[in-house]
Amino acid sequence: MEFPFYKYQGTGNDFVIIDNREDFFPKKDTELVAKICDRRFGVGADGLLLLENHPDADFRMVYYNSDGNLSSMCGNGGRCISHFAKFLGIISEKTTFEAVDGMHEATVKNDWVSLKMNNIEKVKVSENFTFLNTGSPHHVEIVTELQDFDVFTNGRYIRNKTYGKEGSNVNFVEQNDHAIFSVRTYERGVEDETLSCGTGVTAVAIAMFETGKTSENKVTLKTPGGQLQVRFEKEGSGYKNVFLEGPAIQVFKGIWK
Ligand SMILES: N[C@H](CCC[C@H](N)C(=O)O)C(=O)O
Repeated sequence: MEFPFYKYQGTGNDFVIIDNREDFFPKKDTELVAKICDRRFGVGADGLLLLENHPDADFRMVYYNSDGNLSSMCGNGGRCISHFAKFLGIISEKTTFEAVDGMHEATVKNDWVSLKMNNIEKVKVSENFTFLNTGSPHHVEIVTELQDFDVFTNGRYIRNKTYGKEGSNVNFVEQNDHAIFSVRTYERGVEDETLSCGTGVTAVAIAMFETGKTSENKVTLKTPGGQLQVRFEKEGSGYKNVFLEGPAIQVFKGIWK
């Protein structure tokens, strides 16, 4: 089955995006998704996104991790698919689309996308880590010497030992300044470190505010793949008006044979 695809990256978190408005893609074919995402035998990506028609919203976003399984929300993917929707001419600058965790608004200005994340209800603060769900589950832990930290071994251990079968994404953080943090993420469903994780840096920003590491509600997150910004408003015990902002780049168009 031959079809066109687009390769995107959002601060190094990379995706294959397919215009599936004709609903041709075999959505239950886990093996095909994993093969497309394979970095040797396929295009190579952290995940695959389908842009589909939606009766009310501008489009529907379907997201698969690179293991081929349907996933929870992908923040960087949400930013890239919004850019793709504008490229296709479905939207101009603003959009409302539906993803697995509900409706999202986004604003696309050239290669810069601001994505509204869902409200965050529960932030669980433990002695040496914080756990919260920003559309995907995230463990947030402060470490020293982040640059030399073994993210893969420690991330994989925490993902399995602490969070069982369901697992969690695991973010390791170092504070650089009052409202600037460096982040490295072990991503569930990729089962490796990714160059950035959108729902992950969103979780880090909220966790750093919740635990008093910053009093700013606009936070810069430096990841190996580039810089992202997260802003938010505290509301009772949770957070609202949470925005994930940063670059979304279309790298190339290809044909899958
Ligand atoms: N792998 C994540 C979903 C994608 C998260 C990440 N790519 C993002 O930008 O939020 C999970 O299974 O929870």
